[in-house]
Amino acid sequence: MGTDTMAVVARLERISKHFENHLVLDDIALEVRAGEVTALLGPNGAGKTTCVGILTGRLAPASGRVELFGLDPTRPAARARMGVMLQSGGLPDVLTVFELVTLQSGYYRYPRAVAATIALAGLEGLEARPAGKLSGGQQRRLHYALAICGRPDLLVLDEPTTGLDHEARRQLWTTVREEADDGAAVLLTTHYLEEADALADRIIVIDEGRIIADDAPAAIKARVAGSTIRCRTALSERELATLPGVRSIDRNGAAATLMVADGASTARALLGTDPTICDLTITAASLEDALSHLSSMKRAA
Ligand SMILES: Nc1ncnc2c1ncn2[C@@H]1O[C@H](COP(=O)(O)OP(=O)(O)OP(=O)(O)O)[C@@H](O)[C@H]1O
Repeated sequence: MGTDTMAVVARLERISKHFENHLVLDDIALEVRAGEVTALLGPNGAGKTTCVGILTGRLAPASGRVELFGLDPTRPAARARMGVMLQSGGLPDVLTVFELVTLQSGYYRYPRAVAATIALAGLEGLEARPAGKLSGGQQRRLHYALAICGRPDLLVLDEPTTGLDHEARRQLWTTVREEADDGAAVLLTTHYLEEADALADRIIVIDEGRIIADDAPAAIKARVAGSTIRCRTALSERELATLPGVRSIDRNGAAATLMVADGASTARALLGTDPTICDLTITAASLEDALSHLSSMKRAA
């Protein structure tokens, strides 16, 4: 299905939000579409959880418009179609995994079978364990189970894989992908570039309350296709900036990281200009490099 024909299930338009005098979201617009995994990617404090809070009706924006299934997100008819996994959320310690999933499933019109939910969340064998006696990673999986048990049309996952080991993280990616392939809209927040790259159809990069990119993972990488040069050099930032093909410079003492168009030609110029240069490496730009480049372009603008 092409992007244009995919149904928009949630939308933020021109959203701003302050906490006290601090502007946390500045004119945010985004859409979440059925059948797609959308990753909201950004560093600590960027505004990801605040976005999710506004989209799910838990927080009110200072200005702008929010739509969830065409309705105000505080309307029960809209909320009933959504499953949410927050970063933290208390679980009653004494109820078991089976009891909690059964209870939560009862709130939905068309829930999955409890055993199916438990299997999808990787909680088989733990059905009789009280929530208070689960490990941190198992509690995250229980939160995931509670988010998906109602077969939601929109699944919102706030940093779902934090605290999960490698294997559990990969398992969760697989089931999240299946939810989207079955037609659900998925919005997840993450710090992990690897997660956004592996899982998302679309990555929205948020930094200091502003969206600095919104595109397919490959397109984000292509915008800054090129190489990263790392080295220790005596050249000043100004001297480095005059080398051919340099797009951005990150300097930390003698260590320098350069985003460049063509690694080999810049490296030749670098070697010719600074005979004391050492520890020089050239690598293809990673998504992480791409994002730090996008952030620095935004700050320079
Ligand atoms: N209730 C609140 N009162 C005051 N400031 C808040 C409140 N909630 C969040 N903030 C501030 O808003 C900013 C954005 O927070 P938010 O939780 O949305 O970031 P985030 O991108 O989800 O970060 P993280 O990756 O660390 O979870 C931060 O500076 C945070 O300190």
